[in-house]
Amino acid sequence: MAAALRLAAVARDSPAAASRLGRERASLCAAARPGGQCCARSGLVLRCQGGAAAAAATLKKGEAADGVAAAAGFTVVMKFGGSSLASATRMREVADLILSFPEETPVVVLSAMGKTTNNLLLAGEKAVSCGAPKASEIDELAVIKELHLRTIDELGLDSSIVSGFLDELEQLLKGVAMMKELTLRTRDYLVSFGECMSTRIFSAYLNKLGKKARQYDAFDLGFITTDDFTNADILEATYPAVAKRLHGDWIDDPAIPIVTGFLGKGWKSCAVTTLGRGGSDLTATTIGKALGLREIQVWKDVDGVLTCDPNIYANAVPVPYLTFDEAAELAYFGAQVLHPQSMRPAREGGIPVRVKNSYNRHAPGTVITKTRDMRKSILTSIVLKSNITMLDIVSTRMLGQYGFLAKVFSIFEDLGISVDSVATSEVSISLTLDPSKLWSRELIQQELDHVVEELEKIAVVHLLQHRSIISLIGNVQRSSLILEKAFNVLRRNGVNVQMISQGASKVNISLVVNDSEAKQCVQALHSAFFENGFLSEVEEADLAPNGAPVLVSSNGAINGN
Ligand SMILES: Nc1ncnc2c1ncn2[C@@H]1O[C@H](COP(=O)(O)OP(=O)(O)O)[C@@H](O)[C@H]1O
Ligand SMILES: N[C@@H](CC(=O)OP(=O)(O)O)C(=O)O
Repeated sequence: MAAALRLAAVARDSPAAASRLGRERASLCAAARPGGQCCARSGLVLRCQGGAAAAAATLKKGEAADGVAAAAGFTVVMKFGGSSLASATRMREVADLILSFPEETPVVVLSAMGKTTNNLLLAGEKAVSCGAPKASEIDELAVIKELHLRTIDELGLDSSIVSGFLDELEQLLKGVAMMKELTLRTRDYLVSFGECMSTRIFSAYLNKLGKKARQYDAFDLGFITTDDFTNADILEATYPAVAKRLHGDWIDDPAIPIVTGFLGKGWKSCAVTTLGRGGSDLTATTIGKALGLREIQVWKDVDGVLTCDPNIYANAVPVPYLTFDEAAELAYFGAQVLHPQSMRPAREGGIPVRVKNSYNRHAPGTVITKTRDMRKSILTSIVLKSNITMLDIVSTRMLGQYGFLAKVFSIFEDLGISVDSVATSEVSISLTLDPSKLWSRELIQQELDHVVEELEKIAVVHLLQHRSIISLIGNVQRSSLILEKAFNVLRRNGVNVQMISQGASKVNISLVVNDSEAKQCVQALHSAFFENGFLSEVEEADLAPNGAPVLVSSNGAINGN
């Protein structure tokens, strides 16, 4: 245990040192984990036996990961989200889909069934104020029970697979009701029931079909995270720990791993953590990197990443190819389809991510890789993030230019508030604030008032709420063309842009407009860029007279070929 915690501590501060220490500890840890079981679920805290972090690692990063995948025969990760697992029928279809790839040996990552995570959160919120005697009667608890028991029944499985969880869930809600509080730590424990149940049901079903499967809770498998409940970060020690465990179990007794998405274990608290909403995508890419797999597949309810959110505009169409940078930017700026951090492990491991539709398995989907041919690329996707707050901060010139910028950003750092987009001049800064502070909680009025109060010590501040960021994800080497077209569209629609920011990422131009105009802007921009032959017209115009493509070099210079 001491070894575990020491390694976890080092892992946070210095992943490289942790990896070194992990190798030194390998034999010790192996001895400390009888039966290879590193942790057991025990109420809110997971007991550490030898420590998942410590266990980390006999294996050298990268090279070992490849060896592990090859030895164990794993080829792909297949992640299925809640929308793919909404009912017994859907579970059958997902099982059928997995079995339709007999040439693959997948690691399967699952989210909670359908809307279970939302229902668990709502049940928790209600429990805070309903009083202990009423906790058993919370509607969402009934919905969760009914869904899971019906699914078990329809799949012909034994209700004991989930009955213990459902009883414990009810007890937990009673506990919340008695305490009249729902801490972030308890919230994470509460929502973990969703993934814990879906994976157990699915694993039992595959076994019933004669396909040997083994269920894993990510917090027992080696997912070590920071203790930032509701929005934890995965620590480096996770990779070798996960690889070692999956590899070892496969060698002992081959079975398809069915892993809970979204969950981890806090390195200090040893409690269940979650990776932020939609975090199962990150679980999948982490496993992909840990095992050095050929491909990471994330199966959704749409035909891939689309040119815009289909809920905003039904004419959205799939984007066939994206780079990791484009996908990360798209996710960060609000496209719900991918978790904002999920591209990092895939990029680091150089593993392609394929976004596919579990309802339409033959659609090609979107392939996300490190690089792609950008010669013809102009605009890839339009993303909308609504309800953001914008601040206009004009220096009172009490500080010099450098001092001013530094002071402004140190205020945000001290208050733990993340900034999305920034535009600066010598004495003024316009910036937008992430309303959900990276998914975890709403930025409340009190916090905003506090920011303004601090900033007013050095500047005149205007707080502008109910704004939206429209992000144009594309080839910023063609920014003049994109902006010319975009501003034409916006002018025709009578929309004034209140801030514009072209990030160093080279894939994103952000425009801030009023919330009330935002959806209409996205629709108009989508029509202009994607539906009127504009992109193909530009492509044709870009062809040199002899028909050879014009090459755009990395510094943006255009060379005829
Ligand atoms: N640009 C986009 N491309 C595809 N889907 C998007 C986009 N923006 C938002 N979405 C939404 O994301 C949903 C898929 O993501 P998500 O619900 O997290 O899937 P899952 O639960 O299966 O992992 C789609 O149903 C769609 O409504
Ligand atoms: N169940 C979690 C984690 C997740 O990734 O879900 P999904 O894959 O359905 O977006 C959530 O709803 O946030």
